[in-house]
Amino acid sequence: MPVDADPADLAGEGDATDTEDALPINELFHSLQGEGRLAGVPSVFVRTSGCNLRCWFCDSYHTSWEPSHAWLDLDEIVAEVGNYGADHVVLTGGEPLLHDESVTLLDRLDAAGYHTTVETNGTIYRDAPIDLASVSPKLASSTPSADRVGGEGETPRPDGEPVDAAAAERHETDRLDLDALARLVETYDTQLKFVVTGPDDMAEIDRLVERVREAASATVADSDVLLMPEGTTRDALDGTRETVAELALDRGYRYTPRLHVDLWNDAPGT
Ligand SMILES: C[S@@+](CC[C@H](N)C(=O)[O-])C[C@H]1O[C@@H](n2cnc3c(N)ncnc32)[C@H](O)[C@@H]1O
Ligand SMILES: Nc1nc2[nH]cc(C(=O)O)c2c(=O)[nH]1
Ligand code: SF4
Ligand SMILES: [Mg+2]
Repeated sequence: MPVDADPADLAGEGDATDTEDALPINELFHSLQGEGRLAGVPSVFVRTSGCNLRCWFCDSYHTSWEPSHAWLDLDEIVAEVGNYGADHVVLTGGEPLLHDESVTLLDRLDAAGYHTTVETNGTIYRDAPIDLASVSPKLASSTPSADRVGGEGETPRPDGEPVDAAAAERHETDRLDLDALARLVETYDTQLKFVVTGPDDMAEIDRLVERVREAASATVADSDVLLMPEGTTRDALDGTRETVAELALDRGYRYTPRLHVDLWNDAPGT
């Protein structure tokens, strides 16, 4: 059973109030890695708040569209991670590489012997002890529009608010950074994990993989390119997973399930 630690509960344990040696944490929990080549591995998830992008489908909209968090000292985070007895830690967000302190946290986790995975949108490069860079570059189909607005319920927002045109424009401008992608691929053991909404995404994926291969001195094997069906619930995945699996088979890319959604649907802390 996944265990979750509510940041509201954790907040009372420390008095971190600024960004020095602290991170804005949205949630910290123990679960099975649900995505990518380590799917099924028991892991502690540390989810930072704040993101530079605004994907309409964001399954963690409380770190992007409607951010909430408690500031936790790195000491508190490392201690809480240790409580679960796992040897894999997944640093995610939001966008974890926005924060300088994520590097310090990764240094501390690495020194303590943990395997570290960083889930990142690939727009920011940082030098850190990262065992697996799980990079999920964002496609044109992630950009919010009048039809697809982010936040709870994804579309439309519960308050009926129209899409924030400035956020949509910023997302479209910032969603890809070839230099950052190339440096991540060159420096770290990397998987490129694309959220696929349907067959129309494939041309952009193929083109982007080629551009990364041209820009990076390291190889990107087809088996390091993962297609993940878009969907935050079992019902949604019922409508996408088979199509995406067939696209992977057809192209020779790898398919990744969303094991946590299959197991626990959209329950918090999983
Ligand atoms: C919430 S993001 C946090 C890390 C980073 N911001 C990123 O996008 O890679 C974690 C992972 O969930 C994926 N994701 C987010 N919403 C999704 C959805 N509706 N369906 C499938 N994958 C989704 C992201 O692409 C990423 O691989
Ligand atoms: N079980 C589980 N696996 C995951 N892999 C990546 C996740 C993420 O949100 O970054 C995630 C998540 O939220 N839960
Ligand atoms: S980049 Fe990641 S955290 Fe940010 S909005 Fe997109 S899926 Fe959500
Ligand atoms: Mg998730």
